[in-house]
Formats: sequence, structure tokens, C-alpha cells
Amino acid sequence: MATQGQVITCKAAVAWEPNKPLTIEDVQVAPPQNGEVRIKILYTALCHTDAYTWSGKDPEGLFPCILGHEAAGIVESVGEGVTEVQPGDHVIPCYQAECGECKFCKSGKTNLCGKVRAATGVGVMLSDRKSRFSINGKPLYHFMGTSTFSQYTVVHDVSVAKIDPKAPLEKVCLLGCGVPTGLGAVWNTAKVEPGSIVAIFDLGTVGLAQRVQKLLGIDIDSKKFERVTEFLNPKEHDKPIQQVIVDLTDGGVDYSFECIGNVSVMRSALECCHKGWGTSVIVGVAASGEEICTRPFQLVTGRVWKGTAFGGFKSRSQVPWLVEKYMNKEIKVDEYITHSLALAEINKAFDLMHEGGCLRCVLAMHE
Ligand SMILES: NC(=O)c1ccc[n+]([C@@H]2O[C@H](COP(=O)([O-])OP(=O)(O)OC[C@H]3O[C@@H](n4cnc5c(N)ncnc54)[C@H](O)[C@@H]3O)[C@@H](O)[C@H]2O)c1
Ligand SMILES: N[C@@H](CCC(=O)N[C@@H](CSCO)C(=O)NCC(=O)O)C(=O)O
Ligand SMILES: [Zn+2]
Ligand SMILES: [Zn+2]
Repeated sequence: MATQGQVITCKAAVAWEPNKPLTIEDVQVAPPQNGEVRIKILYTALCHTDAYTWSGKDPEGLFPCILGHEAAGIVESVGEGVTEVQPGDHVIPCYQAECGECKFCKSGKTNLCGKVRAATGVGVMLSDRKSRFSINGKPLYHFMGTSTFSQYTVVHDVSVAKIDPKAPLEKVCLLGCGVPTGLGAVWNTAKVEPGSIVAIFDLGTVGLAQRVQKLLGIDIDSKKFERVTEFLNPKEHDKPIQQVIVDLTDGGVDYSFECIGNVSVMRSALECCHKGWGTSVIVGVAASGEEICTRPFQLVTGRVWKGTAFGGFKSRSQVPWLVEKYMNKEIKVDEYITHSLALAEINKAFDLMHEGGCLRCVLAMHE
């Protein structure tokens, strides 16, 4: 039956309140309006940022909402004025948009895009500042402009990357967030040179995706250590971990990455960098009210503190390129999928994320 122009009722995991288990509900998804695309989501993974917003610590977190932002699917229908995708296209929704026209896109200095960010930050669509999701007339907020924990979602056209239809959606859904963030932090933000000594604070998906030659992995979950050759567990040392690293590496590392969202680890990551040139990149998302600190002397003496969003990749232009790299076996994705479940098991998937040993859990949305 043709669904174009109709309201679709489908299953979605709804976050009604912070930290309360998600519930699978019948949700009404309105047709896409001007400049919007309705996508049938086939697979979605869970990223730590979903757990962060669900926890209530995200200043932009709004409830009730539909979380989820690392997914792949097929375009079901498009609104007026949408020219770059059509029904049947295989796509990855992108929380970091790329319009090509705004001040940010034109700058050539950043992958951030300003076109829809104000609307996505308050859980609505740009054209009428309303949600396309509801339950019996009660609206639910969108999340990160993607809301992929729903069998159907509506996104802005500037937030859709069209990909090779031959790509396995159950795998390349990871290219919606975690893997590009890790790769891009190394390639685009830090621009790590071959032979550099690199410390990665945590061996989650974003951390592990940072494939570099000389890697020192730091995590408190020892189950993750089998994935790297050199590792440290801060719990096994009395000295501050930055001191342990400085001693081990003849003065500090060339680059470090913090992929946890813990401001005290961010400080360790900066302070384990080598005097004169060491660069530390913040990837982890810290809670509302948290602030970073260090002695300014750390920066005066040549260390550099930076951050990255989606690894600096321009989403619509570079996600299809990352998919091609995966298809050509130039980048790894499958290795990060440790669990596969159905949408109905989403709370179990979040438990797995917190239990350790889990990297990415992919949910099949229509099983
Ligand atoms: N900047 C971005 O664009 C971007 C994109 C994706 C994710 N993120 C953020 O990156 C972080 C990682 O996301 P993820 O999905 O890879 O998470 P994950 O759950 O897969 O991994 C987190 C890891 O941190 C480890 N850890 C927790 N506390 C630690 C500590 N004190 N010391 C050492 N290790 C510790 C855990 O054992 C786990 O291995 C999150 O904060 C997430 O919000 C940011
Ligand atoms: N609402 C959050 C913002 C969190 C954040 O920094 N998000 C990252 C992506 S995390 C993906 O897993 C990001 O891209 N930030 C840039 C942006 O949001 O425009 C908060 O306020 O803490
Ligand atoms: Zn993410
Ligand atoms: Zn833009």
C-alpha cells in the first residue's frame, strides 16, 4: 500500500522521562513537509550519546522524545523541493547537517552546519517548528535531527547522505556516528602523522576506531584490552595516569584523545601530552555544568587542546565516501559490532552498553 502523503503508524522506542526504561509504542509519523525526507529505518546502533541524553544530563535533552542517531535506511517519501534523494534511495541520516550554503559550510574551516541546528537542538523541524512524531495527537520531540529509534523518521534534506545501495545497512549504520568520529578525530582534527605516539582514553567504539600505529589504550574495562597491544588501567596505578604516561613515553605522547566525556580524564589527556607540541582532542561529551580545567602553563608550554564533532567530516559529502572505503575494505566497521538485537530489546541493549565488553549493539528495526 502506498504510504506517500499518509500518516504512518509504526513502532518506536519512546523516552518519556530521563532514566525511565524506554517503551515501545505505536507512534504516528506525519508525512515529510517542504525540504524534509521520511526514512524507513532498517538498522540503528546505540551510541553513548543516546545514553547521555537519556540520563537527563544533556542541556538540550527534551522529553518525551525518540532518541537514536546512528542508523541506515531507505527513503520512503520526500517533501516538496527535495531534489537530492528520492523514494528507494539507501541513506544514512546525519545529525551533523551539510547545507553547503550557510556561513559555516562556506567557511571551509569546519564541518558544522548552521542551517537546521537551532531547530534540531529543540527537537522540532525547521519549517513550522513542530514535531512530525505524535501518539494520539500528543507530540514527541525529535532528537539530534535524526530520531532513529523509530521504524520511520522524518529528517531535514540537508541531513541525509545517499549511499551505495549495495552496502549492507546492518553494518554501515555505524558510519552514522561512532566510526567516522574516531577516524576523523585522527585524520581531520589531529592530523596524526605516521609514527606518532598516541594515547586513547577509552577503548569504546569511538576510541578504538582511531586506528593508529603506536597506540596506548587507557580504559577501566579490562575486557576491552584484548583489542589493543599496549594498555593501561588507571585503577591499577597509584600515581595520576598522566604521570604514568609521561614516564612511560619519555616526556609524553604526541597526541591524545578523550572519548569518555569525563572532565577529569580530559585534564589527564591534555597533561600526558609532550611539552612543546602534544595535542589533545576532546571527543567525549560532558554533562551540563561540567567544565574543563588545567594550569594555563600547560598551554603556554606548547600543548594544544582541541575538540571534534563527527570527526570533522562533512556529512552529506563524506559519508558516502566512507561507505565506499568500507566496501573497498579500506576501513573497518564489522569489528565494532559485538551484539545484534531487535528494537523490542532496546533496554537490554542499553544495559549491555553499561555492562562492559560491548562496543556497538545494532538493532534490527523490523524483526
Ligand atoms: N564528539 C563527537 O562527535 C562524538 C561522537 C560520538 C560519540 N561521542 C562521545 O564519545 C564518548 C564515547 O562514545 P562511545 O559510543 O564510544 O562510548 P562507549 O560506551 O562505546 O565507550 C566508552 C568507554 O569509556 C570507558 N570508560 C569510562 N570511564 C572511564 C575512565 N574514567 N577511564 C577510562 N575509561 C573509561 C568505558 O569502559 C568504555 O570502554 C561519549 O562521551 C560520546 O557521547 C562524541
Ligand atoms: N546536546 C549536547 C551536545 C552534545 C554534542 O556535543 N554532540 C556532538 C555529537 S555526539 C554524537 O554522538 C556534536 O556533534 N556536537 C556539535 C553540535 O551539537 O552541533 C550538549 O549540549 O551537551
Ligand atoms: Zn553518536
Ligand atoms: Zn550549512
